[in-house]
Amino acid sequence: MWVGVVSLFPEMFEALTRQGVTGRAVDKGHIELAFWNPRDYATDRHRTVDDRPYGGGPGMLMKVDTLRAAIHDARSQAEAATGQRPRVIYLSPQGRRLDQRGARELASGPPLVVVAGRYEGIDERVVEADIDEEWSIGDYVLSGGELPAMVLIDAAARLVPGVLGHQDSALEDSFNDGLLDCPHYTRPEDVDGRRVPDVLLSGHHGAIRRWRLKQSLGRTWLRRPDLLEGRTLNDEQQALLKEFIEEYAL
Ligand SMILES: NC(=O)c1ccc(NCc2ccccc2N2CCOCC2)nc1
Repeated sequence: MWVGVVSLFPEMFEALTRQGVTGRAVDKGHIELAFWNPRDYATDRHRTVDDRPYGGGPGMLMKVDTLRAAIHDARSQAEAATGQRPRVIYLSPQGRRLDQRGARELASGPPLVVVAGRYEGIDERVVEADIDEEWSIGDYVLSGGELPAMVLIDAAARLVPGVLGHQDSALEDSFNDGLLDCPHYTRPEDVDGRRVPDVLLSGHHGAIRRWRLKQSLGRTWLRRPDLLEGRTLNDEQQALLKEFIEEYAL
């Protein structure tokens, strides 16, 4: 997956490029990350990258010419590197809500150019002319678009085949797709008197799979019943959820 990042603070993205799953994926070439900093396009002595808002009001906006130049070069490089036109994405509270389905879409689509806003945001004409899609990671306001950009990139990158060594392609709908995860346990068997569920020690893989599915269904029913709305459960899932609810009601 090819991702171009337009940001005034590219060093923030070292959290992705130098650590963990995404860091290894970059090293192995599963993910390519390239950066364009609007400040590199500033021609004045002070290397200005912000500008005053028409109509007054507090704060500044990102300067139009330096931002557009950076987006333009990132877009050109995306096409040169992949032969495909990129999706240019802007992270903002006004955007489409990112969820796992959206992450899958982004992971399996064309290259991305991700634009991280700073100051109070960017000129609406840049949104209209240069941005293809606005996305939001949630209904809250952050001081810049870099953290949301990293969240979006991480969520998509981990779904790229080969990035997560242990799973088959996470892009396929595994059983917990759309359900909350089941509880997990590791050594020791006893933590302050709390034991590991016997089924997980039994070695019965079929029973273990059913237990985990039952826990995922039950947790989803308890904590996020909205995720079960409009979802048809197969016979096994219906039976397991029924069992969970009956035990829960006791
Ligand atoms: N929910 C999200 O995905 C999200 C994304 C970005 C973001 N902030 C950068 C930003 C980007 C665009 C417009 C305004 C702003 N802000 C700049 C700082 O002032 C507030 C407005 N915050 C939350």
